[in-house]
Amino acid sequence: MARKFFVGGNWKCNGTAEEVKKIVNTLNEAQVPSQDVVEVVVSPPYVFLPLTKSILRPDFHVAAQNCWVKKGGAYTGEVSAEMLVNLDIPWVILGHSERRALLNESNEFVGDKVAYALAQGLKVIACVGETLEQREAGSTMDVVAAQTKAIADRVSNWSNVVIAYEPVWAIGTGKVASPAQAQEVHDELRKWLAKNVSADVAATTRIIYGGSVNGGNCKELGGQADVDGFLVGGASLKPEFIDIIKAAEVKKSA
Ligand SMILES: O=C[C@H](O)COP(=O)(O)O
Repeated sequence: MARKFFVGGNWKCNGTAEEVKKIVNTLNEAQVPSQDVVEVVVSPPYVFLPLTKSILRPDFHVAAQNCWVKKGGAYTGEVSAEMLVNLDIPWVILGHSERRALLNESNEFVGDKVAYALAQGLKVIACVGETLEQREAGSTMDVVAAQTKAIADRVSNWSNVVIAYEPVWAIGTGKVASPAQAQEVHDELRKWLAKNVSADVAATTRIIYGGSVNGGNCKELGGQADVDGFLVGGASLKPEFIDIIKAAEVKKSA
């Protein structure tokens, strides 16, 4: 089964209601490849999820940027997976490096979150990636494997999981991984899945790249054999996000 190209837009902690409406209007008017070719998911801050969902074109979907690790209750400031399900929010991003670094989310905590969110019926974009220090120390694959293992240890059904490989040094820095660097890690990650999970999961799980993706570099990155799409930060707030969605066409001609 071919892996459908996936383009996620992570708006992070940005925007006002007016800006959200403007971005969504731009997306709604865009001519992009059909849903058979590309799956598009945008991820506004929690407070703008209902607004975004209510005005977004029906062929695009929404994701939360996080959710709580277990059933809701006395967890001030948290949003539970059940609440997202209740609002028909189909996707959630978990394990983003900003949360791992700034909020001390460990591999195990992220693995627990992924398992809990999947069990509630959410689809998960699970983020992994190394820091510059780790890359320079030659431990990229050890780091990525340990992050993925914490998920694999807790998850048996991978059909609702997309893995986002996001090297931390490339996030918001304008310093994009070269297509060869991205392909190398995606290929190794797929081999890791084949060895440690199953050949079927390795062949069918989408591994998308994130880190300074823009309208100019998306086609070459998307043309790599094991790059199945993108998780886009800064550029997802701009009209060039449409060009990034269109990069899905490179797979059709491949
Ligand atoms: O979730 C998205 C990534 O953090 C990438 O962000 P960026 O495209 O601004 O580098």
